[in-house]
Amino acid sequence: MESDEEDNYSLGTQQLGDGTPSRTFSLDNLPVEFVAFLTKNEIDPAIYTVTDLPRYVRLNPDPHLTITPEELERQLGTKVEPVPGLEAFCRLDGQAKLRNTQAYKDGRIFGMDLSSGIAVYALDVQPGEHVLDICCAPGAKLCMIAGLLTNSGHVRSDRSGGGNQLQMDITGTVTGVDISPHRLSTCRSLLKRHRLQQCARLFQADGTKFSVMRPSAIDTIRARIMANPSGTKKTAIDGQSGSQAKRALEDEDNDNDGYGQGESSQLVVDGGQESAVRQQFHINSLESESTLKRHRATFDTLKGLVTGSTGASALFNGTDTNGDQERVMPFFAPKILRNDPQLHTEAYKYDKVIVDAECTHDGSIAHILKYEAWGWDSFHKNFMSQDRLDSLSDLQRGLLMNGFRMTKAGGIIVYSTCSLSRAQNEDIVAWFIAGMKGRAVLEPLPKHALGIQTATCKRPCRSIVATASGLPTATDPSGQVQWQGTPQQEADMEKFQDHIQEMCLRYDPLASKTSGFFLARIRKIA
Ligand SMILES: C[S@@+](CC[C@H](N)C(=O)[O-])C[C@H]1O[C@@H](n2cnc3c(N)ncnc32)[C@H](O)[C@@H]1O
Repeated sequence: MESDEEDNYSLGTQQLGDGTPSRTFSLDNLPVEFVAFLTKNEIDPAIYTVTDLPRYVRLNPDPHLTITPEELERQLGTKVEPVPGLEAFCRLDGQAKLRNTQAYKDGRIFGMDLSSGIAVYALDVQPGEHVLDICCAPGAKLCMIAGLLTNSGHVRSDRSGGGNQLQMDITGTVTGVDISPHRLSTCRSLLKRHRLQQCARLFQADGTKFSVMRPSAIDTIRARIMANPSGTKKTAIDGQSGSQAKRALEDEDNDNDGYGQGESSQLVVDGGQESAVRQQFHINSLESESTLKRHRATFDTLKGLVTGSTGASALFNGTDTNGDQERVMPFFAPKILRNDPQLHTEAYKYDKVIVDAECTHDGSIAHILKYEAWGWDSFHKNFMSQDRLDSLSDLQRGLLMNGFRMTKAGGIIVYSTCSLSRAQNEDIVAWFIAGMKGRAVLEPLPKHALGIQTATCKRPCRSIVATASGLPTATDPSGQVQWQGTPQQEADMEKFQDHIQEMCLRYDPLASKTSGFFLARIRKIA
């Protein structure tokens, strides 16, 4: 089976069957345990029988890498329809093969399901914003975010200059976090393949605890270099010279740490000025004492540029933190982001956060086909036991809570999964909104996705909402939490459940002609 960018990792290089599988199953082939899982989670097994599921591609927004639907249709030899209202996406025949087309090889198209694209649109990413992507790998959404972040939609290759220079057109950044190094490697390759690496950094970390704020030095460095590209005069920014900012970016000539392979070492800031800044940051564990000292000095300079002083102590979530706290080494970062001082203050929380949580993947036919082809053992091991499902819900709650913590007041958090199980979706969101008591509210999606038919939502579990709201609950003899409120509380609960149902979105293969997907868009109030 040919896989999309977002399925790349999970399907690996192995082919399913002879490479032209049916994309659906006979329900008779599903193991009874899996059918029981679907029944318990109110997932309709009929979603796996869909026969006319299209596939989708996202068109590259880079003005140098555009392609018309007509040309793509010619290359694919199959019908290509732009999705109304979401024209960056085109719908293709489910069996269309992307990999051999020139458009795919040139990076003009990305294989990505429409539902995943809608999750990114729900963030409403604007140039200049700083986005955190928790559970980012293998990186389909991260690459789309990186593309949306820059003025031109892309950090683009300057073909007209004849060379291989990258024009740095960055006005915002995306920070990706994932626990899996293998998956992060795929993510790094995708970023590089699509030349999006200049505005993205990746961390290998537990998303429930990750606490590196958005890059704090980039705006200052950029403003300083723009104000005084030759680096000779004092600038009006804070009386320090532009060359200090440039020096803060200068380092030894060799970039041999593996971070920057394939990158041009010469970056042009803001199109063609004489400010070719050699951004030669690098750190690795084998560095000499003197290199480490130099990094320390660089770090202090950058911190000074941003805070106006060194060693500033700052407030984070009401706690006094030490401005000198340890920096976390990125798994990957371009040179301009690599030595960011990682200031730990409220001011550097993220504008937007997506939590595309680990889940049972039951909405994704590609994933379920994988189990069908490779055996259901791993599905049983990972997802069938109640303990495992409970710990998955704990993980999802932890990821969402941390995403909230890392978002600035007024910012947006998108919570999504590719499961259709209520326990991993509406229950998590209802628990979160009830527990936040007004500090977070659900928001409708921006207009982008209005044309796509959604699937029916399931009502959240009442006892979960009651528990999060602090309402009295009791345990029945089987150990299940039960809740029975006063008539007024019952009425309020009904209203709350309706609200969750109305605001959370589900896509499924039958209703939406997309992969199964859940998403909620949350606004942080305070
Ligand atoms: C649904 S996939 C994410 C897909 C990705 N957002 C994309 O668009 O390509 C879930 C990811 O969560 C990661 N993950 C699982 N537990 C995690 C944790 N505690 N912290 C961070 N990432 C985690 C997995 O490694 C996996 O890559």
